[in-house]
Amino acid sequence: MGQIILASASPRRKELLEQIGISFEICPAKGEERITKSVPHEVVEELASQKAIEVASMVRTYEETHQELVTPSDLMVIGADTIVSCGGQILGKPKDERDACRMLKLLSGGTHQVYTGVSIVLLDASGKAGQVMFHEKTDVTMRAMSEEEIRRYVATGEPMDKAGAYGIQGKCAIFVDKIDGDYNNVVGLPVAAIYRELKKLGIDIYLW
Ligand SMILES: Cc1cn([C@H]2C[C@H](O)[C@@H](COP(=O)(O)OP(=O)(O)OP(=O)(O)O)O2)c(=O)[nH]c1=O
Repeated sequence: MGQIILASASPRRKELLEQIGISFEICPAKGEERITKSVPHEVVEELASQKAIEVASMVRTYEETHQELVTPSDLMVIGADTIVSCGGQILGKPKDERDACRMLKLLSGGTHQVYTGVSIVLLDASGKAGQVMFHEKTDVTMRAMSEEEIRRYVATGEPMDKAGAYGIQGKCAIFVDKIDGDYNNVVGLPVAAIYRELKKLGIDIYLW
């Protein structure tokens, strides 16, 4: 495989890709995300796809306009998006602390679904393009949280950059009763599913 690019500013996604030992660069997508879908798994695939396509075309444009510096290479761009779905509501990142409290109240004492969509754009040096999209779903059951617990948790700041206003990998772990599915999917990148899908395409991205 040529160059692998993670189209993400998420430190969690970077850590998970590093954890599995592949070599990659980071180039976050900057564009405004546009949601046209309403079903959770379609929303995450759509947003992941927008991120991967934006970065893939940015890199190609750069290569084309700097031909004296870089030769076009085989390229794989990975984009991802995570949302929480609870009782028919889709929860992204909270707008503010009040919104975070609202989300956590909704999640308290019940089971919700975490969806991460992944889009992988493949471009070869001759300009041929392809794309795969898939998603992974994990059920997460939260213990009942009191208003005081929610208030104190939100005050830590941890929820503010996370879908559903919590980080399973952080302090919120004390409120998680059980999960059914891939833990890494909740953290933001289902690396096992990525491996599975690339294997289907006959692509080996591992260095070890
Ligand atoms: C539910 C949950 C989400 N999250 C995070 C994963 C994602 O980073 C974030 C959801 O926001 P996203 O919009 O999916 O991603 P992002 O803005 O952080 O990064 P980028 O678009 O550049 O790739 O929530 C956790 O870290 N822990 C959790 O338990």
